[in-house]
Amino acid sequence: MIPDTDYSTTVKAYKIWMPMITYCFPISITLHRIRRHRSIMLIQSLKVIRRVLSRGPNSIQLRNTMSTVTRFQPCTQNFIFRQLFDATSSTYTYLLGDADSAECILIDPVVEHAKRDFQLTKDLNLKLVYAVNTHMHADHITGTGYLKKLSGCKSVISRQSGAQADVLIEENDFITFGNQRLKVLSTPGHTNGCCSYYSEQQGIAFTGDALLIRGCGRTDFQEGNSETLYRSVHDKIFTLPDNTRLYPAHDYKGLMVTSVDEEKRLNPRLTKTMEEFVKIMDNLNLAYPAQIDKALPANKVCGLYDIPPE
Ligand SMILES: N[C@@H](CCC(=O)N[C@@H](CSS)C(=O)NCC(=O)O)C(=O)O
Repeated sequence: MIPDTDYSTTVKAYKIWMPMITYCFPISITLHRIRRHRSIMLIQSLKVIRRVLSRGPNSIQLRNTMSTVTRFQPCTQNFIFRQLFDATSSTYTYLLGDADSAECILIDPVVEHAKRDFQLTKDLNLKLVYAVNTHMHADHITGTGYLKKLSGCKSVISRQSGAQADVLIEENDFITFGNQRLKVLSTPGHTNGCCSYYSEQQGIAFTGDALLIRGCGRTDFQEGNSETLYRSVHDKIFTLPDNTRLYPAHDYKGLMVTSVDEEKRLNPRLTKTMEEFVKIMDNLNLAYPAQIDKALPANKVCGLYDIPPE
């Protein structure tokens, strides 16, 4: 005989427990997960704070500036490079060589240091093939003529400079020595014939007086034109890769090298609009270079002028 079971208590229990199981249990699991997630987040935040504090007071600033640090493109092993200086006119001369062929060139040599520079080429077992000018300088006599006599090298300057030389170069020409080559970029404005020289292979450019470190060449004589200079720098130099090393013809504060990125961000003249730049250049009020009267006639013949007798 089947016992007469009372199901009413079972139904009651079912009515009470089912909603608890269906709704409350998942809610409690979710709450538990949220609490766990919160504690993980808290632990991670504490770890970050501890890391920042352990680096000292400048750590947050250091982290923020990391993205703007320029990494220069490294030079190849067969590239020889020396930066030389004339303290009288604050002029930089550059020796660039090719280790494979032993050929080298000098950029913007100064007559008083022609012997020093020639001796350096010999010390490094290099053969000087070209003495190159970025433009017709007004503040010193080029060493080009003297070096030509000492070494038999060829003198080089742009055709637009109006100076005489063995090789007259123009925009997009290449100056080649061994396995190295420099592309000629016409960058007028300081003078009509100003050129910059760019080695894509080495990530390096020589800007003459077009672009100086945090400055630029003056535009108040020798066919100077501020608008032309502004366009030259923006169109020809600031369009090179940001990590290109830039070497100027002068520095008056002891700085030696800069980069496209640095000058695009920090040059106090060339970060301005063209109108502002023109105003700045109109108000430089610089004294005329001390040697201008003897430098210009001498440089018109690339320094083949008054050369000391051997
Ligand atoms: N005091 C120097 C000449 C300084 C000078 O005028 N430098 C020129 C480049 S050489 S022509 C220049 O462009 N300077 C720009 C600047 O902002 O300083 C001397 O007597 O030689």
